Amino acid sequence: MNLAASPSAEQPSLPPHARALPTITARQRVLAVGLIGPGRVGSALLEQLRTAQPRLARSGLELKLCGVAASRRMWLDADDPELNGRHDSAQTWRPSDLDEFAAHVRGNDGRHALLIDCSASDAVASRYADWLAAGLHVVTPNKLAGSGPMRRLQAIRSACGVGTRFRYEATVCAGLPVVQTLRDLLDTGDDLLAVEGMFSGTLAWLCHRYDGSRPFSALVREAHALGYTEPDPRDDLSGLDVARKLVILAREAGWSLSLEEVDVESLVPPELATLSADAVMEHLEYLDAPMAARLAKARAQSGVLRHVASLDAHGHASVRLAVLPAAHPFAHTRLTDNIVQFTTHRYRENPMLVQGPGAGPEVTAAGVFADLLRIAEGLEVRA
Ligand SMILES: NC(=O)C1=CN([C@@H]2O[C@H](COP(=O)(O)OP(=O)(O)OC[C@H]3O[C@@H](n4cnc5c(N)ncnc54)[C@H](O)[C@@H]3O)[C@@H](O)[C@H]2O)C=CC1
Ligand SMILES: N[C@@H](CC=O)C(=O)O
Repeated sequence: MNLAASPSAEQPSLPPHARALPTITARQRVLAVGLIGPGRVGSALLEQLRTAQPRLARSGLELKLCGVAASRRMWLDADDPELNGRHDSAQTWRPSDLDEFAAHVRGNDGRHALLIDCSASDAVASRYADWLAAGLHVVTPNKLAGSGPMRRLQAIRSACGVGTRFRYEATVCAGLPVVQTLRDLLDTGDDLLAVEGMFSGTLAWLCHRYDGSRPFSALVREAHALGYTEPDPRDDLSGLDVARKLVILAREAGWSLSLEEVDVESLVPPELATLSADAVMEHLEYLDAPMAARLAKARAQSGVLRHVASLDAHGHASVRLAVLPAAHPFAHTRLTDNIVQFTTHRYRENPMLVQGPGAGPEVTAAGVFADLLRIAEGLEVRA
């Protein structure tokens, strides 16, 4: 199935001009793609791939979307093509089975194949090593492999030895070039000394918008609707999401940090912590009184609230809501802006900064897409 006519549960069908078939060149590289998790980021990515497909084909890369797997059902391009064609890509869904899905995307003709995991599922992350060993590249914004059990991450890294690649730029600050920047520093012989900054798009946006005129809970609901929060916003408010990003960066630098070692200040009140994921959005009001008190305290000090985190080579890692002076550089960030400040041997007097929007479906999907393109760049043409 050509991506220009690919299905998505959330996407309307495209106008005819957007579905024109690309010109296939003699030196075309073909990459079979399967997407897992067609949620906010996954749907934005499907749209970006679909839009880019004719342009990529002209430059020698044909992307073939072979399937989409959600938590309970999946679509494979082998399913009932006649029905799909007749209904303008209306898809036939079947119960989700990730083994069958991966085998289908991989095919048995020796083609290049890549799986994109846009879920937040630990069960999906647990499959990466097997998929990589079986010849599938893996790209993901899901932080659970990079920040989860070290043994699992090592298995993933080892499985890449067979020529497949695992890329995860969007796991840290969405579409900002953070992991690749750190990789480039290290690969060119620099030494990381410390990283600090603001790593949560959601908390950056909340701190920027929260002035007491609206309840904090209303802003959290808005951040969720805008696609900034994790599927469960407690992952943002508890500091866990930022702790995961610190662990990913630490491990990129070769430091053996685990989540349990990160000193995290949680903003989740006990009443909210014990609720089921489904009930959380209905009870966000528990946040309002404690956050109003935090804002009042910051104002009494003529400061601003900012969600900050840091990591150093001695294994000290922390995440907290701080009161910063209004003149502090982090106080001037806007909306979902993240800041990542790398202090390295070369950049020790004047640290390197990466700054910009750090959450949202569009920017995150673009980060995942860029990873896919990095992998595609290295593929040889196969007959
Ligand atoms: N939203 C953002 O700004 C950013 C998100 N991310 C990461 O991107 C991932 C996706 O985030 P969102 O799209 O916002 O979440 P979402 O909740 O909108 O989408 C997740 C999708 O995964 C599906 N899913 C869950 N378990 C599955 C399973 N076992 N098999 C197949 N599909 C499954 C869900 O049904 C849903 O469609 C998460 O890992 C998140 O941490 C990373 C950077 C930024
Ligand atoms: N929920 C996260 C999304 C990106 O990782 C955030 O707000 O930073």
